Amino acid sequence: MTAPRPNFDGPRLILGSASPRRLELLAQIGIVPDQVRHADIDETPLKGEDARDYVRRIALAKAAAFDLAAGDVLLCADTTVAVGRRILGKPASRAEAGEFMRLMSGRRHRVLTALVVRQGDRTRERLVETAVRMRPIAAAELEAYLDIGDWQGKAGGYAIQGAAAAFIPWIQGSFSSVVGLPLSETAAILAASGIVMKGAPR
Ligand SMILES: Cc1cn([C@H]2C[C@H](O)[C@@H](COP(=O)(O)OP(=O)(O)OP(=O)(O)O)O2)c(=O)[nH]c1=O
Repeated sequence: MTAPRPNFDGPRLILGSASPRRLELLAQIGIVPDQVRHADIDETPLKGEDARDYVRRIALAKAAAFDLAAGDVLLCADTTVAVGRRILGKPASRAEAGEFMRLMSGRRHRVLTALVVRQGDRTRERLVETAVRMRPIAAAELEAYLDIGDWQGKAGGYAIQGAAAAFIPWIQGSFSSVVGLPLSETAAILAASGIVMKGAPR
């Protein structure tokens, strides 16, 4: 039985993500997945891999890791940070998070989110790029920030939706994409798969 859906119509939706942010962001636009599943995949970048190719490859790998029932729609995403040509994934330690933050301090970086929606044999993709500027961060405030622990599980080792917002005077692009799911593009790609918010044009 499908649970009542106050805000949207369409086939069963499976969110293939362990990220609590992605679930909350979907809820923000009134979409509650029928199921939340999680795939563990190797997120190591290939040698010399371009950040856009990387984030797409990882989102596609997440989407390929699930068996789907006929008609079901699967939504997966991957978010990564790129500073110049360097890809910053989720830091493995506080020390690595500090290294990432020092790299981003006083300069611009890009946050890339790849969206993949799978339905039967059909796969739809979007790539959303947002530019983020961090002001210079002093050594003592960086230590205080790392103490909060927000770096854990976050690409680049920071969360714009948390205290790191104090370091970010400017972004160009999609705020929700930086948090893990670009909502406008997500609504559009889901609509193309038949999951439509009530009242939205078809
Ligand atoms: C840059 C940034 C990233 N993030 C988060 C979004 C993603 O959850 C995470 C990047 O890791 P991802 O590998 O994209 O996602 P995940 O491991 O959390 O979940 P799953 O693979 O199961 O879908 O970083 C923030 O919450 N705030 C930010 O400002």
